[in-house]
Amino acid sequence: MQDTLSKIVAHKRTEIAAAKARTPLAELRARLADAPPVRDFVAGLKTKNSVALIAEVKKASPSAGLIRADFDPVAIARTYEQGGANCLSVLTDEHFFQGHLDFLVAIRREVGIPVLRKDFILDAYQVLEARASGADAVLLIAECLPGQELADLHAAILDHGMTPLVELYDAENLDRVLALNPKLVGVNNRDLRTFVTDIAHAVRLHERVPSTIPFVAESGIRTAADVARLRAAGIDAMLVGESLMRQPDLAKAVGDLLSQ
Ligand SMILES: O=C(O)c1ccccc1NCC(=O)[C@H](O)[C@H](O)COP(=O)(O)O
Repeated sequence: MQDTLSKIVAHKRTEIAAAKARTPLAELRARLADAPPVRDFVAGLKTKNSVALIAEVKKASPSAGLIRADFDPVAIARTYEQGGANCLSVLTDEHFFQGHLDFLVAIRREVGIPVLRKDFILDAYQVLEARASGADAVLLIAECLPGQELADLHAAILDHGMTPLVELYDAENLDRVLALNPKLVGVNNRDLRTFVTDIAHAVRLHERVPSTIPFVAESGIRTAADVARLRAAGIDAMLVGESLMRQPDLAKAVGDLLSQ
């Protein structure tokens, strides 16, 4: 049976072809002039919180289904910022996460902190889309980008002045991620093929990443005790979506996580 990540990637390729037909490259390039200037995502992580927080705007997911029915992306983003989040992650995938590029555009306009485009990036066209929509950083998932594809997209993101957050799950991808001389590395605690999350996964791989590279633990982070565990391991930042989005009082939920 085809795993979920492969299904997402296959579907994404059809979406990219449709987007290219709808908005030709030249038109997209012209929109770059109207994009807001890039904010420094890595600098955004270097502030007050012991483990910096990248708070994710996430309506639904393949593993959880609908997470938050009462979903106003801009209001959520503002609350995250007011609560003390360092940076934001905005899911722009429509089919599997009920996200939208328009959410990124609107959120970036309304907040003062850097914003990551969280999607399945397979093509330089999407990097351009991200910048034209105001993104300051773009996620790259090593498991989706074999061979030279990872390095090419990494270079494209840097060329547009944005920060690539290079994510991996499989330990065997670590060497090729480190070979990029990355500005920011993330380890996903969720096996994107089975959906099982385990915080120990990021803690283990963090030991193999040079301390000069800011490190993000992603997924499955729910409690202050989880944050304490990341802090004890010396992990710089965490990316948290579902556990925040499930809370009725988002501001309190952010405060509780950051109280560690
Ligand atoms: O979240 C999923 O179900 C998922 C399934 C398949 C591919 C990716 C998926 N999630 C993307 C993420 O990495 C998370 O949105 C992010 O790290 C936040 O995780 P969480 O705090 O567990 O929502």
